[in-house]
Amino acid sequence: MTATAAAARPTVVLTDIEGTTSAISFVKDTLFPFARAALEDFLRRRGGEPAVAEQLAEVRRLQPGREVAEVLRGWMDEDAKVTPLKALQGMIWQEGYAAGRLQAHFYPDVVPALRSWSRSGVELCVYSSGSVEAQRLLFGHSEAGDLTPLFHGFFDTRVGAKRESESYRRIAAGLHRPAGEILFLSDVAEELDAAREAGMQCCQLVRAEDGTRPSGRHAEASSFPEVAARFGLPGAEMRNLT
Ligand SMILES: CSCCC(=O)C(=O)COP(=O)(O)O
Ligand SMILES: [Mg+2]
Repeated sequence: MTATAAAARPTVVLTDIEGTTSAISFVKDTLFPFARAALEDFLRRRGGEPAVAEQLAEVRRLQPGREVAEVLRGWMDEDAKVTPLKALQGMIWQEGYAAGRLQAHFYPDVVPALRSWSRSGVELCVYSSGSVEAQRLLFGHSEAGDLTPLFHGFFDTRVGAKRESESYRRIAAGLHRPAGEILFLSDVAEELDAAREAGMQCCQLVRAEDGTRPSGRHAEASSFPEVAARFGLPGAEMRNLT
């Protein structure tokens, strides 16, 4: 029997948001309803701005002959990860953060671990269905302040869908790193399957608060310090503090 070589310590951590850094309930019960409630007023006020009009044109291209707001509401109902919807939601959230009506949620173990990984030279990146602009807003509005300087890269559905391995190959190529040096963190097994197919190391976040079911197909952790312990990253000692 040949021994399997142990995976090298990751040089990049690529993290999902919903169910991984932040509660699913924050996204589903705060962010999504905020965007839904503000949609029509937002379209009336800002629909003529070039950046908004560009996304509305993309909605019409994908769903010709239908009323734009109706299409967007339908996608919201399905939680469809469609790029123009995600871009428009991000623009609506921007107003909410700017008005102090939104503040991002992070699990308490996340920020100390991100700081510790960043300090030790690990490159931090995000891959979420939320637009890059929405990701920057979220990490820019934590209770601990602006976390965006900790991050090296942000990726959204413009690199492809999260359940397709090609998306992870594009991310690795964009970072100029072998996929095997990248650790992808997500609560969704199908996303982890795709990342593993592309050669990334993977860990499923199984957060009790989110009711995540362990898939049994990937390494598992219930917090970021537990991820640290499994993958040789700093911050494992914080397991006892959170
Ligand atoms: C930038 S936070 C909003 C996340 C979002 O819009 C979403 O659809 C959740 O996507 P994820 O890929 O983080 O599960
Ligand atoms: Mg997720």
